[in-house]
Amino acid sequence: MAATEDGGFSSPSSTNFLPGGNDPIQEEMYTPVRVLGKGAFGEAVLYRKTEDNSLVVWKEVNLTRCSERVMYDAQNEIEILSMLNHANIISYFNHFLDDQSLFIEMEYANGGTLYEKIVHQDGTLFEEELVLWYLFQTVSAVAYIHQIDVLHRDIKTLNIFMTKSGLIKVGDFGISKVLGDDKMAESVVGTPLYMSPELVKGQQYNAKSDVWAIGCVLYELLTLRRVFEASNQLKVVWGIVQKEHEDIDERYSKEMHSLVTQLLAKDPENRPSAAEIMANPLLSDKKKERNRKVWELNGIVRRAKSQSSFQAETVPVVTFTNSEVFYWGGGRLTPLKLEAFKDGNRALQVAAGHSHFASVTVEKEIFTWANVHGGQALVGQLGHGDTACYKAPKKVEKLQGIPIKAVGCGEEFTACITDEGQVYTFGSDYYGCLGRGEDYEPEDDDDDDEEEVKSPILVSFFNERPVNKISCGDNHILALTKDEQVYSWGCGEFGRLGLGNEDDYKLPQKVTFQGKKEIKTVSAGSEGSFFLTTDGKVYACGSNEHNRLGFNTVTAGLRKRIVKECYDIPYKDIPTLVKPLNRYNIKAVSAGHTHSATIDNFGRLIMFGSNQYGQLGVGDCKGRSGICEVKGFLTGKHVVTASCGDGFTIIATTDNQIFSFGHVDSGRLGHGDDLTGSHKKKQSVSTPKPVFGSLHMVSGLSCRYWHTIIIAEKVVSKPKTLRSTPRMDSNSSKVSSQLSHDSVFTAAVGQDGEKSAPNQTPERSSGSIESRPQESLKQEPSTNHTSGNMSHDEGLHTGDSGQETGGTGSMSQREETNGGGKDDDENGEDSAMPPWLKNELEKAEFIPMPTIESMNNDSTNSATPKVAAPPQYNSTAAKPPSGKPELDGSSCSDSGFQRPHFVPPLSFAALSQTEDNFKMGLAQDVEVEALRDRVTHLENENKKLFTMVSDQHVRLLELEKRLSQIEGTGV
Ligand SMILES: Nc1ncnc2c1ncn2[C@@H]1O[C@H](COP(=O)(O)OP(=O)(O)OP(=O)(O)O)[C@@H](O)[C@H]1O
Repeated sequence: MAATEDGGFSSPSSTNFLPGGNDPIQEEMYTPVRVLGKGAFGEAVLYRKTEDNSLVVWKEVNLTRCSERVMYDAQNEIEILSMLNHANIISYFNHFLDDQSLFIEMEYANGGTLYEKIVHQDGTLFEEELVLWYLFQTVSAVAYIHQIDVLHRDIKTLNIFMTKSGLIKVGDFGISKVLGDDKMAESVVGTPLYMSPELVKGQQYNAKSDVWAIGCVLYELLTLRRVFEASNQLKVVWGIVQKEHEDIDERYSKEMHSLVTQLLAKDPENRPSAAEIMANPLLSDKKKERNRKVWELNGIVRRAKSQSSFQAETVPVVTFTNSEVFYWGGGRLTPLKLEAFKDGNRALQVAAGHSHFASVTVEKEIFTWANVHGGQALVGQLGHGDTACYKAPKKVEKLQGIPIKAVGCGEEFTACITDEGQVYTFGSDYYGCLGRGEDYEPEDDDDDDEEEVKSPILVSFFNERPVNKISCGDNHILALTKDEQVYSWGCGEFGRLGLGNEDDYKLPQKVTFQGKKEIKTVSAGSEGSFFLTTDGKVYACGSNEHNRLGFNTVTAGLRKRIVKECYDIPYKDIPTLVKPLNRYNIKAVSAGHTHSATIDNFGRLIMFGSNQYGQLGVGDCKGRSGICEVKGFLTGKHVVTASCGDGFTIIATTDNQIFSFGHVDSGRLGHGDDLTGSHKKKQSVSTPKPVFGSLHMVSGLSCRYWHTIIIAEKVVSKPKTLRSTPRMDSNSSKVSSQLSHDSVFTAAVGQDGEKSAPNQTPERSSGSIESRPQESLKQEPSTNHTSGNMSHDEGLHTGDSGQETGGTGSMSQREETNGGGKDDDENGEDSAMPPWLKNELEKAEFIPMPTIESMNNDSTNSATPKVAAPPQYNSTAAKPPSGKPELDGSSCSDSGFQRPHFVPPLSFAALSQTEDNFKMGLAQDVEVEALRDRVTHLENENKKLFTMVSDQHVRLLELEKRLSQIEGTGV
């Protein structure tokens, strides 16, 4: 990781180049999500890659006490997996070595196993078509491996994984074996229930044994029970060798009956090969169609795999974070923690509507709930099939099984996109925001009336145009498709749809731009829309009242009187360049009710629009005619995300602070201030003020109306850098010899007895990007670093924190964790947690933060916030903008697929200084105020002088004119 000014891991992934033209080194940031289960090797743990929020599985093989057999299986699994490339086989991504463990990174199948699917049927038989769909994919995978002389040898419904979209993924190649010359493998392996007759008899077997297992799987799919299930193993074995299987249900076709009989033939010679099964009309008739479906559904994985097959040595950095969701506003004066979002329900993205919230979890499920006031009625925006007011997050069951990527909330509707780019909407269709068109016929008449749709419906318009990003305004929606086209629909008042008129549209309409524009992000606000291009330019349309779109230009007149002139632009109905922002390279934009926020590539916050409540954060509530950069408190800080609500703004910085400013009313700012008393306190906060008393990395933020919802992550321990990655042999595409038995041990122990392996890897000197030696990768990032003259492009590659390398700081993370690791493993108290993770968590420095109890009473009392002292303000002051790396992936508001920026927490010592720093911050604030007054005074003086000079100039000109007249007449 290279050092960044903000002291944080500003870019989760980076690529650096070794001197001498060697292969690049790529850093990947990971966060553990949950333990999936324990197998023969060790535990399988689900991780989130912070770069793209994708989920991967790491199968851990503990090398310290593993048997030869386990070592062999692990190595075998890697070798087999790394040579396979098939849509219906779990993809291998990478593998890493730690001192104690080998980690195999592979594709995560998010839909459970085929076994679970069968159990879930609860006795209801599958339709034949669905059975064939599963069979087609399974046989296709097996035919592929047989073609390259690989046997699976452990095919069972528990090893056939599924994605939520119904794709089959054959996994667990632990006991697969590449066949030798004789194409026969001898060892008896596998689960008895799926063992072929020749296997249980101890005879040699070949690929036909896998076919038998497929027969068992097919039988299970058709009957929902195992073929020769019995009360003891002996009976199972007897059944396999002697018994004929019981007949399947009559509802299935005779071809299906026949296929089952063929696959379960006792004599392997009589069984068809996998290729022959594929040729059976049951499977071959719809082959093209089914292959196409597999190809489409596998699109996401294909991309993930192709990205990771980049020939780079990957250094994985695991950060242990604790993710929590808080919301406030709408009468709740301080942040309330939502307990629902833990483990597999960990929130990935959040969105706020006028009276409801939505969240997408790491498992790609969507939860919605309401926060209504004064008998306000719901209209189906929660998608639960009714208009009940669910106050706690509830999963949208109708979308169960559909992988949701992101969600947005409008005033009274919700829209979400799936991994495949489909769009679902629900709630009020008053303005046509559900995108279903005029001719839409509801499937269930009872469920939805004309304008209220209570369960998600598919916006079929996008079936052929997969959507990448979506943003909901109060009453309109913007969508950016994967092929970079922009569509808008819903309320068209003030031209907010960018279609050149003010009409409402019930179907998505294509938004056109003059000239070629590469749109990166769309952001819909109350009455306007923003479109952000890849080169940092901002286009907008809709109402510009209060200058909320930033169109107004202010010029210092060159004419007679040198005064400022403001050109007020009321609205635009086609996307129009926001010229005043031209001098910035804008990376994120958020449209609020009466104002807007943008963030540039240096993390500067640039605001415009109404400043009635100080929501521009510039230190007063005076109106501003143009755009303004928020300095003062934010000077030197790097803003990563911002969101604008009704009269207020929430921002987060790379040093893990969350600030709010603007209208105090109803808890909008989350400070605990109360405006409901008879003697109202100050109504506004015009400079950024911290919301939390502890430090949080904000990976999700959304404000609408008077609500705010955030995902706050705390880094609970030092990042753990795994020492090395065995390299892939680029010619053979097999793992290098490091993975022979001996070499695994050598790599893990012998070569590196002193456990300081990073010292031994080549030093990276990648020009101005990276100037510190490799060993610091293992240290705890703690202080700020500035890097030299980092260019714009270089900035994209950085991702490092500064390092403290002195004293104990030079001790590796692994050395520290090794200390107590063994005991953890043995006591078995929490077998679901790998020892190193448990150890990390035990040693973790938790940063105190307000608990739910301390917040619960706040909405009724005029309570002061029960939060700790605000965090430090000045210790992490960054370099001036010119040297900063580009801020990438930041996003304002609910369009946000923000890329998290991990910054390690400050130590307790640092926290204890925060009060002093806070006071210092306040003193500086006073100074800043005084300086500001002085500047204003000087500006006024200057203006007067200018006026005098210009008057004199005019008089001089007049005198000259008169003189020349006099000279001309000779008087
Ligand atoms: N790629 C994957 N995607 C989703 N879940 C997985 C994946 N790999 C493993 N799992 C789940 O993780 C758990 C442990 O898996 P693992 O393969 O380590 O053991 P197992 O298959 O249960 O046992 P064994 O490997 O000894 O046969 C299982 O519940 C399995 O369903």
